[in-house]
Amino acid sequence: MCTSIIFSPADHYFGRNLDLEISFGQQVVITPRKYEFKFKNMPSLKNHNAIVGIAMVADGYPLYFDASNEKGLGMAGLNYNGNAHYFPVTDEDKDNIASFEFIPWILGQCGTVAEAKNLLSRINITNLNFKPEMQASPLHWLLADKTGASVVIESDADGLHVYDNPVGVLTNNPKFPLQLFNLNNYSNVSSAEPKNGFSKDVDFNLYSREMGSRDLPGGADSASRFVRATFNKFNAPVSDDNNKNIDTYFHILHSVEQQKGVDQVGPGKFEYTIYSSGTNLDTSDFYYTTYENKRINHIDIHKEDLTASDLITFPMLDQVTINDQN
Ligand SMILES: C[C@H](CCC(=O)NCCS(=O)(=O)O)[C@H]1CC[C@H]2[C@@H]3[C@H](O)C[C@@H]4C[C@H](O)CC[C@]4(C)[C@H]3C[C@H](O)[C@]12C
Repeated sequence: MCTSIIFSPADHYFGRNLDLEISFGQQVVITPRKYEFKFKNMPSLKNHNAIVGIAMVADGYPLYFDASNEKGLGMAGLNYNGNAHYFPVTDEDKDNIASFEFIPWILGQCGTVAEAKNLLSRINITNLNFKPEMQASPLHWLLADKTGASVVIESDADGLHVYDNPVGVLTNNPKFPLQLFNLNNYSNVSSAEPKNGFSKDVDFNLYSREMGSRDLPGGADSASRFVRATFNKFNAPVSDDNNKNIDTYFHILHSVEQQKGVDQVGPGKFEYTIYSSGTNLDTSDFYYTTYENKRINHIDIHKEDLTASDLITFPMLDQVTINDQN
């Protein structure tokens, strides 16, 4: 399972947890402005916004899982199994974009969610594979910008849906409107100690602190993570200090992370949180943690030549790090 959020305490932080049982050899990839993005059915982008995020590079092409651009727009693809429906290439007046081209197409050209909505109104997400041995993944996407706005994009059997996202969170199935509706079941959850609304004739013993959040769902299933990430995000402390805010951002994502061994997906196979990524959309600073390395790693894209034409890659630092104090 996966979770993506935008957290806006002062600056705006966007990214995701990537939860799966296998790795794809992903790395941090900066696509500079003059890398030529080729598309199966659209003219290539020869000069575009610089992009940073997590991708698998295949045949020299950055297959982004999640990314953001230098203008402060971020986008993440999350599994949407059984619901995602991609279409054949149409001759109509549409932009035919394969699902694996979607992130470069939007982030390469747009700076805001509002600008992206224009492109989205013309898009047909096609069912083409990157290559025969790499089938298209069934995804839906969270798109967010540095105003704090976000939308969810779902390509269903009945066409493309672009939903405004009032909570800035996305997980996996079911469809986004149902995830949002399900929040109605949790209006009683509170960061405060509960008041007795049950009956004045019953004495309640608040035997534990934290009784207000007792009804938060604790599972790793996507409906539970949606509620928990949303609650934790809206009740998180805010600061003027970027380091404190990025630390809080990772606390929110780590509150819905998956430990190895807990969620079995096949014989001897368990899903776990492989990495958590985050970009400060106001500065384009990129951060990540991995399952093994909980230290926050930082990449400053402005130290790189963003006018270049070759991809710039960084291996993910995934060794357990312990600070020896004596
Ligand atoms: C599996 C990843 C999503 C994580 C997630 O939502 N997990 C929940 C799993 S589940 O619901 O519980 O089954 C997705 C996110 C981005 C995907 C990758 C990107 O779309 C880029 C390419 C696209 C190619 O078509 C397939 C390989 C691939 C490299 C994809 C592999 C895989 O499907 C990724 C890595």
